[in-house]
Amino acid sequence: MNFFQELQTNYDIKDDTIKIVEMHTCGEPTRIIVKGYPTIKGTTILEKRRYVKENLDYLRKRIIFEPRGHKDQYGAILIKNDNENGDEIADIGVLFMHNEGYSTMCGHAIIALGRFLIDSNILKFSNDGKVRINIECPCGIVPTFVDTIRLSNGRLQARSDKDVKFHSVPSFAIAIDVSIEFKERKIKFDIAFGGAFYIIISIKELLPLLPEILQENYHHNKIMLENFKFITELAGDLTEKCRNSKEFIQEYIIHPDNLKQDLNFLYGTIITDDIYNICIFANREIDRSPCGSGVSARVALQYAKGILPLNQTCYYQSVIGNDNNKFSGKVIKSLQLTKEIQAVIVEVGGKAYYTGVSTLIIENDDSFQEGFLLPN
Ligand SMILES: O=C(O)[C@H]1NCC[C@@H]1O
Repeated sequence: MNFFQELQTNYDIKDDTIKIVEMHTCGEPTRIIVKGYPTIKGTTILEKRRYVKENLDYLRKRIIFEPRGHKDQYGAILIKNDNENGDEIADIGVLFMHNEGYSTMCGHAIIALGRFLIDSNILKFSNDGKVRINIECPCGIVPTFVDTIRLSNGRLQARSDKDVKFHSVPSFAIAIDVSIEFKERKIKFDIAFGGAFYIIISIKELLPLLPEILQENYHHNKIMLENFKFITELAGDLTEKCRNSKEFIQEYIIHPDNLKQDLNFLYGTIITDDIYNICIFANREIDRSPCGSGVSARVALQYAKGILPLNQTCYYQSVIGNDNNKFSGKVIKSLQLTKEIQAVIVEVGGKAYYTGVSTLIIENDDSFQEGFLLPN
């Protein structure tokens, strides 16, 4: 019996247990919730996202916060989806959650879900080989491509040795070379959208803000991971400063689609050098993966700057920084989103692995039912 079959067997301890398949994508966790959510009301995915925010946030806290989770935990809630979005029909929908709330896009979770949705047999596919799954995310439909094989018992299995790939929603540069005062210095960065809004800043802009002793450890503006705590802290401070500026948000963090105003928030900051894409998002959560939506945003930005041509693949690493920790990214299509905005579709690829199956228990007399987070 494999663990998906085990999931069907009854090992409930209490009614409000939550069942989870645990995966990681380049080290970044995704808790895929397979049982424990009541019906999520709403017609559109953005309505459903609002519904969980307003009515079911206690569940996010149980799943993400300590003692059942941790500050850097991440979750995906699958939702049956029969809505049409433009011309395309979604096979399934997903809401993403983290230590601060609900994001609008998450590439690392999509890569994990690609495998999971094949292996779990939740969706039925008649073909094998490359299977396309249309996953509806709050930012739009994300076509996801999984290499599969058909087993002798007829079941479809995702190939763990092949990258899962997805096509981003239209991604674009918002502003290049924005200059602000930060910790008594002028710094410059770019802003881009890849399903969520990011500040994208080169490590060389942050170097002068590091203690002198740490500056000596940097060579050629490359990120040295021994000191990542300092740079991630700076990234968190920068996000916070910009989020707190009404003018900044009103000027830069506006999606052109009026129906997508729920997307208008600054999700995080990405620190870059040639290969690193270090993303600090939500409440100073540190992405262990190179960040799929961040790669979409960065690739769109590089294309807008004329650094990256159509169809050229780049590879990005995360804070963990080893060779098995890469996402690929390439522009596969350029499109005019509005009169002013030239956008691109970015193909992002990476691998995800299973790490476990969990049953979370919430006892009646546990005063930590909704968990806690230690302050930053
Ligand atoms: O891969 C991504 O897009 C995500 N990883 C954590 C933060 C982002 O949502």
